[in-house]
Amino acid sequence: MPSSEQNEALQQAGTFDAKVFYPAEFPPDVPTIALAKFSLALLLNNDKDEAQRLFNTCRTTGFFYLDMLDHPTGRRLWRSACNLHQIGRERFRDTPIEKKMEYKTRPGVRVFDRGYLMRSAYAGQQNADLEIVNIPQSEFFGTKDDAGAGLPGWFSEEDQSDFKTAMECGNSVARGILSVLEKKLDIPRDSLASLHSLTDDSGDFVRILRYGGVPPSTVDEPEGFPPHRDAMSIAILFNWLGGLQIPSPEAEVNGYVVKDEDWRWVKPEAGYAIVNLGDAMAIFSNNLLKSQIHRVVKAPGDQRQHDRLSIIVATRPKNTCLMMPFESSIIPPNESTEVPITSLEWGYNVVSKIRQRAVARGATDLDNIVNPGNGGK
Ligand SMILES: O=C(O)CCC(=O)C(=O)O
Ligand SMILES: [Fe+2]
Repeated sequence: MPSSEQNEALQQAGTFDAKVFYPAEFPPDVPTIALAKFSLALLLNNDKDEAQRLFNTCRTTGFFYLDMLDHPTGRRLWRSACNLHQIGRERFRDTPIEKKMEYKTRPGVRVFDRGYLMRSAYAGQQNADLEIVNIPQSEFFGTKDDAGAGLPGWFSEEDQSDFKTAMECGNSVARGILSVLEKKLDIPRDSLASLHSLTDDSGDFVRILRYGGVPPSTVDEPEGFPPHRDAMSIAILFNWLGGLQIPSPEAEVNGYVVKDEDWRWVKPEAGYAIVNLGDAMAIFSNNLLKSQIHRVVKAPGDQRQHDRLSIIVATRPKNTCLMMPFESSIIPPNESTEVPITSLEWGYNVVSKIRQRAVARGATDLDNIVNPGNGGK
């Protein structure tokens, strides 16, 4: 049974069947991480204490809950996320795989900001264990010089307004967070936020993910999403079922390796987004701000058998931005002698590395298929 908070939060978003979003309870007996909660209204109203708490969290955990229901922009974003959850569920289910596969990634130049990707749990299987669709910012905003080849036809005209609203409101929330961080980093007003304008060409995107539910008895299943850090500035994530994990504060993290017992579940909170900083923020702040590693595994307990939908609104620096630390009284001096690259080149490098790691794991074609033919390991 969905809880009263879950029912109320969903009612703010529209008329939905709460059991579809919350088909089973998050189990009380798995180790979770107590992420700090922030008020969007207080952050956007320049509340000093909220700003200080946010800065502390961004320096240590790099992940936090953000209340969507206490500000009109947050409410619009929550509503579009709930709509996209429903749209994603239906369009993934109703569209033949061949049709979905026609929506390709852009060859080599972006970090998965466009296209459909799928993975089957076992070699030769046709049904998707994980499917992802990325819709780029350039379809709706930007100069359009940069536009892709249009949205896939399996989305309707009406669906487009939810993608657009999510991008618009997500960008405004992300820029609000960046403005708070600018002050705390002692860098000029608007220096960070202006690199993330909605209308400049960038690798921003909205992503819908579906992780297939599995019968409780199934043990030999691939992980949802291997450990990674986000190649973004800010990720605004919406989850209704568990599965996302980050390391405990005491955990030892070596590259992408974290001991199994050190992962902690991030419990979804109705009406809240889960926000995290990506690698771009670590670069701009010379590692003062934390781009936290995270992974996704099958949902816990009774939630495991249900499909898990996630929505991400990703904000990235504009394509021409130079990826280097700002100078300030707070940011450690930049000792690198390398010539800084642009956000576009940085994205290209990130994609190449992801490809190399995926190929090392046995994937053969990342344009559409994440990890075929090796049981997903
Ligand atoms: O599905 C999730 O909860 C997170 C997915 C994620 O981390 C990503 O797409 O970068
Ligand atoms: Fe991520």
